[in-house]
Amino acid sequence: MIEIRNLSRLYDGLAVVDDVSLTVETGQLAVLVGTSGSGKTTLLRMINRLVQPSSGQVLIDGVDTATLPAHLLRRRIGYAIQGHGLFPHRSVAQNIATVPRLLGWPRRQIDARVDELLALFQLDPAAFRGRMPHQLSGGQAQRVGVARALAAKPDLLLMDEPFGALDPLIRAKAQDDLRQIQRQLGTTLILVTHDMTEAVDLGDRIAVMDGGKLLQYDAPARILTDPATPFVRDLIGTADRALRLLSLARVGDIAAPGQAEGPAIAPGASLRDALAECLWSGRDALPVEGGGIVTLNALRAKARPR
Ligand SMILES: Nc1ncnc2c1ncn2[C@@H]1O[C@H](COP(=O)(O)OP(=O)(O)OP(=O)(O)O)[C@@H](O)[C@H]1O
Repeated sequence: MIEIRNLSRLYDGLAVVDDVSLTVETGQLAVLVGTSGSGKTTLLRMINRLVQPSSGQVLIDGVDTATLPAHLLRRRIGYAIQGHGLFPHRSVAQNIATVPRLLGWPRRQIDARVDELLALFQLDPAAFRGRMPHQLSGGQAQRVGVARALAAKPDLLLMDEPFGALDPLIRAKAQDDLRQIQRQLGTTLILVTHDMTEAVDLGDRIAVMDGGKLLQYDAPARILTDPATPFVRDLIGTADRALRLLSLARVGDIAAPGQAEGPAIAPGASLRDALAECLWSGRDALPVEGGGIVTLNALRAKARPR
């Protein structure tokens, strides 16, 4: 569990992070969103002490991080940034192996971990192990950057716009992969993004920042249906909020008994996908694979705040 308590950072007397407190439970994914310059990156970097807090505390599982040497703290915390930040003169394998090597893992264990992560991110180990960063596409480099952050199996992973440079298809895939890996490993993850869709799709909790202050910290559905301030409401975008709300729930959650015509939809599909399919095929109800139906009326009811 990460507890951020009254954390502030001043530059030239001005607070760029201003008395922020929030808790991220173990295994949760928290997303920091906000306008440019609102203090997201500074907040993130105070967690691994790349930036020294001016005041306040960060506790990891109850331990005040100020009591730990910064370099040891950073070995325990994975960190991935936009543009990947790979060491240009080290191979892909050497980049991924950075922290395990610092931690003194045996050679064989490091090699196995490198190959395991490359395979996980769908980069053929035989082809990519020995490549240099300049021999990678932007998307491949970004995946290697995330693999490097995960290499030493950190309990906590910090990510600053990790998917910023990816094209939409690879981005969606990388988000899916990240969510799956994070659930599988039980990693606690704090991610900065500009993309509200990414925040709603990935976050267990969303923290909205403006001018260094934390305006709201809540589950995505609460942020969408009950924004704390007009700024939060505007940031989420009123035009898309019904669809974003639908993207949070699965067809299987609202499937009801009944019969419907046409191709069936998977129970794991989002309600947003179901709505799109209803509109596209002109149907008022869709059969659900494995039984039951989902109706346009049920979708409509789910697209509104309660
Ligand atoms: N080392 C520094 N010295 C002085 N000011 C700084 C320093 N680092 C950050 N700032 C200022 O702090 C504010 C917050 O910056 P930060 O990078 O945390 O914002 P952000 O929300 O991550 O922005 P973006 O979305 O554009 O990346 C900005 O106004 C920035 O200019």
